[in-house]
Amino acid sequence: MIEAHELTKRYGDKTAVDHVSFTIAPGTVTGFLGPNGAGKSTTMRMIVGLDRPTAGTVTVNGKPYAKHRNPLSEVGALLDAKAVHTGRSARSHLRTMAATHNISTKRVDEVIEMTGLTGVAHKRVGGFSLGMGQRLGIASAMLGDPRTLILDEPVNGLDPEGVQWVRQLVRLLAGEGRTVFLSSHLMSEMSQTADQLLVIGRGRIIAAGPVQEVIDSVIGATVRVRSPRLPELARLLERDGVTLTPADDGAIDLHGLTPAQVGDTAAAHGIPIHELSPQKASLEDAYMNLTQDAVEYHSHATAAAPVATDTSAGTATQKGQNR
Ligand SMILES: Nc1ncnc2c1ncn2[C@@H]1O[C@H](COP(=O)(O)OP(=O)(O)OP(=O)(O)O)[C@@H](O)[C@H]1O
Repeated sequence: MIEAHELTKRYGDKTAVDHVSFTIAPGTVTGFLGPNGAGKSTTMRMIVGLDRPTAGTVTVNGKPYAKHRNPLSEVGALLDAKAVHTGRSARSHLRTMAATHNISTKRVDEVIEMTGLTGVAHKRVGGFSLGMGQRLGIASAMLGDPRTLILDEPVNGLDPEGVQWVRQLVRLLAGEGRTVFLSSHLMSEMSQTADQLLVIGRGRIIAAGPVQEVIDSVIGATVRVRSPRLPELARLLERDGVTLTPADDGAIDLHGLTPAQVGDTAAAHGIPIHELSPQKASLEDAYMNLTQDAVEYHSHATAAAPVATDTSAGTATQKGQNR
């Protein structure tokens, strides 16, 4: 369990993390999302005592990280996979870590095996690919068999097999009742891996909760409707907060209404319905909507964000409620 209360970090004039409060529960995978520079790494670094909060507190399993007698068995962290002595072999690096924390060499072999590093454990870390470095970082995080894992961009540089392995590993660890807190910029990956989300923008929490609830709260309910009397039905459903988008083959997508609301209105007016299907928005759609005001570093790419612009009216209201 990780509990932050009014956690704040300032670097000079820059407020990297701004009065952030949250609880990351055991037995779940919680995804930490946010644009570049939003404050994810700083938050994670404060959790493991690498950065000192300017104000506020954060505890892991009830105590500040530094107060734990065996911190590696409480919290395992992958924060900077490159922060390893590059002249050493992977095994030597892990053995040194184990020796200074009273961890057996048997455990070193276990984590090497678990992370698929057996074939390269004798090689110099300096020659490792990004993906191998990530695996070593995860092995280091797992060394103390910790109850809580904090992984900053764990799938960065991994091949598809590696990405899938991380997903299965973190699901397994959460299934054992551990707390898993991980950041990623890969939305599709996050939506498959995380149960809960914490979204940060410009140092503040802008959404938190179960993945589907966060998506629904941002995008709102959307229903696809097909009917031979569609214009008449659309007129009956017109109201504040409801927007309409043309869909395939003459159907329309209604944003801001549930299937029951549409079906009941149609039935009350004897309007035949040929399709009435709830539409699921993706996490990427929700994320782009949520963070559009919180992105500090805009690119000037011509490709449009994959967000239906017609949903923006409904989204703005919902987003306000999340703040
Ligand atoms: N040591 C530091 N000194 C000064 N400013 C810092 C320092 N560390 C972070 N910052 C600033 O704090 C803000 C938050 O940075 P942080 O690295 O936590 O963001 P992030 O969400 O992890 O970003 P990314 O997704 O790009 O890794 C940024 O504006 C960053 O420039």
